Amino acid sequence: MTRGVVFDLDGTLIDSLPDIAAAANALLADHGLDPLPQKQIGSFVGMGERVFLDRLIAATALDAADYDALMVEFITHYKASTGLTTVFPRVLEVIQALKAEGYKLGICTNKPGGPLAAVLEAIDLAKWFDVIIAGDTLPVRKPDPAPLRLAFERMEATQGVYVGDSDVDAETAQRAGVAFAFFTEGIRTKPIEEIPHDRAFERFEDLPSICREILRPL
Ligand SMILES: O=C(O)COP(=O)(O)O
Ligand SMILES: [Mg+2]
Repeated sequence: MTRGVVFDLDGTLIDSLPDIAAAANALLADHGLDPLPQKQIGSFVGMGERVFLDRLIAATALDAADYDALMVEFITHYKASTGLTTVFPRVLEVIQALKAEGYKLGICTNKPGGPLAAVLEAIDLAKWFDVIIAGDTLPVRKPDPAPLRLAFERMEATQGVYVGDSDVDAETAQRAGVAFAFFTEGIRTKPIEEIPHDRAFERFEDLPSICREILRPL
């Protein structure tokens, strides 16, 4: 029996919204536009870079006709914006505790591969994980369950939990048939009670016991 815990990244393991906001505001500045507040930019996060850019364009005077060039510019800023990102408190201890308990560990994020590699390198996080699935690893992304299923398959897990911070993560877990542990302190735009979950937590030190309780056969 192999037990696996897969984590979302942005707003779950890492507090990356300051860097995502910095990248978006650098793009706006390039086009002579005023910055947006970080909270508003947080409401664009969760479904990958295309939805993010669509929402940014809709909220500003960026010109949708330049979509492809804007995406290239945004990704360039996004890859360079890693200095403000921190790992949430106690994440590293908990990851090591779960590993010591014999869990396989994975990441399943909608962040695209380029910015993902850049931030993982900056905070030296990749070394703890058996599998890392980016937003562009497959042609489909969360809330499609395929990326999450792939993470558990690659770990050869027979029991699993997904840990995330958003309604997109909750839907992904539900569609993959995996238990969902909901970190409530991330980039959340909906009330906790509107996001279906098996267990919610606000402190990472509570996660190991939650995982033991809610593991679901895959
Ligand atoms: O890049 C996004 O839109 C969100 O990333 P996440 O899936 O790690 O929260
Ligand atoms: Mg997230």
